[in-house]
Amino acid sequence: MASSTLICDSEPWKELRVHVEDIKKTHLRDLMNDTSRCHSMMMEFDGILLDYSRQRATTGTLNKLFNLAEAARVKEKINRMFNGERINSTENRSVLHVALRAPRDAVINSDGKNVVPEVWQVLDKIRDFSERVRSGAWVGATGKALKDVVAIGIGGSFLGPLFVHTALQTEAEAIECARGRQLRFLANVDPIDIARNITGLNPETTLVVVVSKTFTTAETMLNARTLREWISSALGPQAVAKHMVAVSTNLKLVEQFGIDPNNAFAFWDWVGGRYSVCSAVGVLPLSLQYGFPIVEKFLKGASSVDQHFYSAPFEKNVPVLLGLLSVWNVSFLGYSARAILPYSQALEKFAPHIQQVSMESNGKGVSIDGVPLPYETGEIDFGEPGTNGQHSFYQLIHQGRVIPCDFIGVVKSQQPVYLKDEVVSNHDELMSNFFAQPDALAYGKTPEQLQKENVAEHLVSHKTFSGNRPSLSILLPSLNAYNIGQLLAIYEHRVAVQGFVWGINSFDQWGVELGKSLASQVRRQLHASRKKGESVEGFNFSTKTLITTYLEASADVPSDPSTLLPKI
Ligand SMILES: O=P(O)(O)OC[C@H]1O[C@](O)(CO)[C@@H](O)[C@@H]1O
Repeated sequence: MASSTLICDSEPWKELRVHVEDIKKTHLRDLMNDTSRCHSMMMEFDGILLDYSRQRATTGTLNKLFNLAEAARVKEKINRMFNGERINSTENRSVLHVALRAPRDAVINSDGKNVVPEVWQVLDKIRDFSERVRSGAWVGATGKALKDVVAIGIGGSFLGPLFVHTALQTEAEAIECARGRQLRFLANVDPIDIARNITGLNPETTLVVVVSKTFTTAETMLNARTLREWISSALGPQAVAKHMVAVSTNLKLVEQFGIDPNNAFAFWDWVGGRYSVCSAVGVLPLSLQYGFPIVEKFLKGASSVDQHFYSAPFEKNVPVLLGLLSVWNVSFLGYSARAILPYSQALEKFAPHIQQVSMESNGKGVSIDGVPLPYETGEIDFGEPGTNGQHSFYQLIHQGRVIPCDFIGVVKSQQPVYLKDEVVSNHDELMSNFFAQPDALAYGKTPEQLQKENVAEHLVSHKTFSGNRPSLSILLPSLNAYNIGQLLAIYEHRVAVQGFVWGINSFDQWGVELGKSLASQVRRQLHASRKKGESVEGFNFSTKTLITTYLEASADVPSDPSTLLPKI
């Protein structure tokens, strides 16, 4: 075990703890009255406007947070990441998702070797393959063009690509490029997800992309075997070569599965699963659906933020500011959750993606050196698009617990609607809420205001809003592939900054392993009980009772069934 120096022992951390008492004496209502403070808490980068004036922070707080970043050696850690050092020390890997979207002529080294040429080799292969599929030059086993794609993958091999696909689906240029094509995602091992995904699809015109970094993930591999069966039972086993391709770092297992290695798209162990959307994991399915040029714009948006993150001073660095403010909210103000609230239905899958990026990265209990932490890391991320969320969980955010909110708005709607006799356009209606909610949270409503409005005395406390609830606003110029890439990279780097300050390894995920291995024990038991009638052994009373009840109640499942695929 290496050094046990923790950031909470540093002077800047202690100063921030003391500073909390100063902030407690202020109310956002008053802080918002200070125009020069608000002015200094807004910045613009590459068309994106960031307003963090509704954070419970002053310029003094920011300075103290910059001192904290210095004590945590955040700049040095960013440099080590971009330099390809093995900062994911528990897996002995570098963390180079920035190389996935670097321009062709960039130089980014891992172990002394520039990785950018191999990144572009795979991108070129994707461009070529996706163009052949889209043009009908690559056809299925019966000679028909492959117009539908099912991408099988879970976690990082699913959530990011789904977010980008959902965001592009209603964008004008993307719609044109995707005409006549469908992209679906099969993630859950629940056979219902299989049924939903193959419904209405014809194996003859479907291409299956198996996406798995390890090519061992239980859910993905069972789903892959199931769709292999779906294809071969309809078209014969030889059809698999034409209808299944793979994305993985483990090309040996891809071949063993029966997919032609020529139809495998590689990535590298220096790409973490949840940071892999810019690798073939996302680029292949998205290029099949929208064409490579659109996906290239997405990569360029992410790359623009990468360069900003690497080079901008911390005072003007969007991911750094966001990361430090999140640390302030979690570690000093004690707010353990964060709501991600995009005012765009196209971003409906953004919160679920960031949930994995953030919670799998920063939900840790020990420092990068293995020292148990006396403070909590990570936060509980959740969210829904506005205005839907307003009619669901905002009650709690306004009058219950304090949950810092990220409001994400878009200037130009992907799908504008105007009605002649309406007061505002439909997008203006949406955006009215985007602008109003942060002020409702910040200012609240006092009993005095309610009394002036002649609110009945017995309702005053119910209708009072304490306010002083922090949020930040991000305004994007539009929501095209480029902006989507920017947004992704901002959040990825923000999470890294938080982890760098907390002194943890944000790039491993040992916490997912225990459940997986216990599931293997249960799987063995289910097999033994169903096939050989063995009784349930080796579990505690509760689990044994649950499994036994399940087995008894489903005893009609044949012990040696013939293949059964969903009929829907
Ligand atoms: O791409 P793979 O190897 O199938 O892994 C899928 C996901 O499983 C995890 O390892 C754990 O949930 C994620 O980190 C990863 O994104």
